[in-house]
Amino acid sequence: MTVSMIRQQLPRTLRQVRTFSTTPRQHAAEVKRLGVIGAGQMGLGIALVAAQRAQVQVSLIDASEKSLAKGIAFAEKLLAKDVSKSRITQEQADQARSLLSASTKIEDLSSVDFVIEAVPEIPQLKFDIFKQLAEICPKHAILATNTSSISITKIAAATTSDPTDTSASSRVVSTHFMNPVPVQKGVEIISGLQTSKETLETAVEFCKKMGKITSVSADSPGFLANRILMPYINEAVICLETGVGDRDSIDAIMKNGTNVPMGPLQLADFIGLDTCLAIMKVLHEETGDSKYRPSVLLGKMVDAGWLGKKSGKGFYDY
Ligand SMILES: NC(=O)c1ccc[n+]([C@@H]2O[C@H](COP(=O)([O-])OP(=O)(O)OC[C@H]3O[C@@H](n4cnc5c(N)ncnc54)[C@H](O)[C@@H]3O)[C@@H](O)[C@H]2O)c1
Repeated sequence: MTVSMIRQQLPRTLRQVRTFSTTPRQHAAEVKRLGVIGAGQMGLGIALVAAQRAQVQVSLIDASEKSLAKGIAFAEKLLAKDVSKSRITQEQADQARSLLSASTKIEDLSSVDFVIEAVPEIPQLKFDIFKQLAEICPKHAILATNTSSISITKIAAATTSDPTDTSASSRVVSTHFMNPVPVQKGVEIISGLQTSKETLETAVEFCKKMGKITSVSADSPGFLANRILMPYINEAVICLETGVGDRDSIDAIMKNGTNVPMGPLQLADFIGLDTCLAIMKVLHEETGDSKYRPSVLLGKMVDAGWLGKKSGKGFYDY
């Protein structure tokens, strides 16, 4: 996809406002080292697919030793499963594993060409990380976020205290992978107001190198995927809390009636109820539209620590 095609896909108002500042062009083929921050369900998947498909060195960073150990063990399990099903050879699995390294120090990203942040959906956490990345990473590095809903423009703005200096903010973009990353082909690429066309192009190319199919969208609350998906999930939770239907009926009618692999409540468990709630809050607060009000039950479940599959309990028990 060319930049002019990408620009044509942006809504008219955004095209008018955008300046598309420029940064030195770095082709995806020149991306040899990737940093991934957050070894949770998304970060681990991104790291593994990058090692397997794009065959780049991957430094996986997490604040928690435990998450890193769990993530690496899970990556090894997925590779072993691929070998046992003859999807890849043992040699390919060993090659991918050898490209993965783990660390708790963000400073270890000082020589990466591209970094993808996948820490929890907490705005201040992401702002702090991008401020650090602007200082730590090389001046050519693309700084990407996997955020589900937080404004890319705001994340980019956090890289500098001088808004006229776009040397780092022009390299910020979103590569919004879908869950589970090794399985889902789609990636939504979102640019903030500061994102340069070179950054956008490199992000699109790199995701293609990872074997993904890209969609381009504008920095608007929820972007495309979650603007459409989350109100659907939220409405299913409201149907449950107001007694329109029970859990199994809600999931069964959507699963069997719309030809999707799982119903909305099971999907919410799979995504993480904290993530779903965080996205609904962004949609609600940033649009001011009451149609995005998060379900009360969703908030209560997060209060109880019932976050879905990752915590062992959500709408279902795991
Ligand atoms: N879960 C989904 O289905 C999904 C889909 C698309 C995008 N996302 C987005 O991806 C991001 C990550 O989501 P997830 O589901 O993988 O979360 P997760 O909770 O599974 O993993 C987050 C990881 O980040 C680590 N972490 C926390 N603070 C950190 C810090 N300061 N430095 C380094 N690591 C830190 C945690 O230890 C954890 O391992 C979020 O922005 C989320 O909205 C999630």
